[in-house]
Amino acid sequence: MTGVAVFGAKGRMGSEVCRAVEAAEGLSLVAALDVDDDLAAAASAEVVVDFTSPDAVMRNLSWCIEHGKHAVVGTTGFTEDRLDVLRDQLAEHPGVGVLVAANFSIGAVLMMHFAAQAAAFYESVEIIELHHPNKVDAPSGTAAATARRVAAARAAAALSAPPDATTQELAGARGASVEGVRVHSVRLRGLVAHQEVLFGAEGETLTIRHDSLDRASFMPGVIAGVRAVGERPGLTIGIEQILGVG
Ligand SMILES: NC(=O)C1=CN([C@@H]2O[C@H](COP(=O)(O)OP(=O)(O)OC[C@H]3O[C@@H](n4cnc5c(N)ncnc54)[C@H](OP(=O)(O)O)[C@@H]3O)[C@@H](O)[C@H]2O)C=CC1
Ligand SMILES: O=C(O)C1=N[C@H](C(=O)O)C[C@H](O)C1
Repeated sequence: MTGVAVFGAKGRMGSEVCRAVEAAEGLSLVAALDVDDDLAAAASAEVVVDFTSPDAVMRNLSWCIEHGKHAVVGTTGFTEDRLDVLRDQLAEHPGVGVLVAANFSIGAVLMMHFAAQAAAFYESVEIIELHHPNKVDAPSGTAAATARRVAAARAAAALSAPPDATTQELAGARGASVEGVRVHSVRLRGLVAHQEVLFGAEGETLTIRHDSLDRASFMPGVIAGVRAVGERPGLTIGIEQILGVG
């Protein structure tokens, strides 16, 4: 049995993860912790799953790494600087694995993969991400990750900036620029997690869309991550390799 602790256990994702861990063969939920709980209650866990908040996650991960716990992290808000901090901490604890993934749903992983493949072929690209209105971060981690991958593919194909004649703009009307890719964030009651990547060339467009209609969509990826993280010391970004995508 692999002992699993969940941080953020009372949240929308954490509560679903607790149920998924309890239902998974070979996994045992040994701690379900939320804000203000003592992390020491996770002492018997082999793997910690963190779905908390961008403000809390780095402190939680420091505790995990120092205490030799592998971690599966869905919390968003990761920058390159934050990932470098994790790499440095992990270098001092070589047996520990941390998996950080902006999105654990198979469809979102495929959407990002297909977008990276398409990126070299289109002059124009923009991303629209749409989420429930309780989400605290914008743009979403998935949109930021997609934009970075699209930007890398465009750079490799020597594409210049997408055409855009805008010279007069109400602040925010053209969205945020993530490495030169425009990202627009919609927050709407009734939504869960959705994203469109729009590509355009002369006379045609291509839209790649993914919808998470229920948080159950993230659970197979989280459980696969829990099972795999102990065999992957150091930092793993995304679940592509674990799922065999790409
Ligand atoms: N990678 C993926 O596939 C997905 C990632 N996410 C990300 O997961 C994160 C959580 O999302 P969601 O579940 O919707 O958010 P919620 O706000 O519903 O849940 C977060 C929970 O964590 C608690 N919390 C805050 N700080 C701590 C702490 N230091 N220790 C333990 N618990 C803490 C919160 O308590 P309180 O409310 O009292 O502050 C809350 O109960 C977000 O960053 C989101 O973007 C979401 C969906 C999928
Ligand atoms: O907060 C959410 O709900 C989600 N957050 C992640 C993100 O920011 O990309 C993943 C998914 O979009 C749901």
